[in-house]
Amino acid sequence: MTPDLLEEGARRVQEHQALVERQNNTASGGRNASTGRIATPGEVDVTHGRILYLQDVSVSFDGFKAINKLSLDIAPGELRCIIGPNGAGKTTMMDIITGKTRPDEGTVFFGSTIDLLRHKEADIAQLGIGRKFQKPTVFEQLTVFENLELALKTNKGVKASMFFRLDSLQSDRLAEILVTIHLADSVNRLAGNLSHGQKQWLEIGMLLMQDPKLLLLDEPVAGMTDEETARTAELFLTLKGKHSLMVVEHDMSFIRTISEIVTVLCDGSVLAQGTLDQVQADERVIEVYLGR
Ligand SMILES: Nc1ncnc2c1ncn2[C@@H]1O[C@H](COP(=O)(O)OP(=O)(O)OP(=O)(O)O)[C@@H](O)[C@H]1O
Repeated sequence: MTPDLLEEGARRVQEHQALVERQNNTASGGRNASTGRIATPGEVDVTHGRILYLQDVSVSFDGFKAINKLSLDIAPGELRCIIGPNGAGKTTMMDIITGKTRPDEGTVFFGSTIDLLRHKEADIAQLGIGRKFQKPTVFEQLTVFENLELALKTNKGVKASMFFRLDSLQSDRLAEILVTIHLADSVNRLAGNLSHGQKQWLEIGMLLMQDPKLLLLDEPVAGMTDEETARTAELFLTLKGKHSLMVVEHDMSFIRTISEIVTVLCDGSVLAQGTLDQVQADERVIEVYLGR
């Protein structure tokens, strides 16, 4: 696909996004639009109104309980922020959801039918859970376009990858994602020449190419400039509704911009949950942040 075509695609996508935004501003908000629908095979069943469900999950490392009877659930399309002091268990929780760490006990479901504890890490990514680690891991020698294209080739065999060509749906999708991640003007730039924030957006774009239902994002604005942080907030607000997001962050002003419900983890379980104002006024939360 040529840059001209991409620009044309990007323009169409901008018009489409404006339309979707207008539709989402209706009384129902469109946020839980998938709730109540019957899932078809291959789709995540969210008819019970939950895309992620953890109950009484525990894991110990050498006798130390990093996660302790953790129960938490997330609605489809929700943007959930997770905060907590160092060592609270935030990364370990994400490791459990993505199959990197197996809990000693508890239940972890994706939708109401997929038992994540029965799946391997690679299968879980295929099922539609994308994870972004703190450090950007883009291919610096490739262009923005090539990085996004490559995201579609992953898990294809060598021969299939060599002959891989984007079809028109995938091209439209790539153009749409370029606009979403604020990189429509940088299609042909080498990823290595992007700023730190742009690399983070590109990596999020690579995850989006696989159309994940749930995105887990670990400290996405660490090291970003204020402007990049503000644009990342915009990006997450755009993704909310179309995807479910779990964002672990220490930057409270960023959390204030994007959050609805905030979950506070401490000592491997949920200490408090509510709006940012509610949890910040909670004595137990003040104690774990200031009292240590
Ligand atoms: N593989 C492991 N072996 C031993 N201990 C571990 C292991 N992984 C995590 N821990 C311990 O479990 C606890 C929770 O760690 P975790 O990294 O999940 O916390 P966190 O909330 O992500 O912290 P931070 O905000 O600093 O990233 C910590 O005390 C950590 O040292």
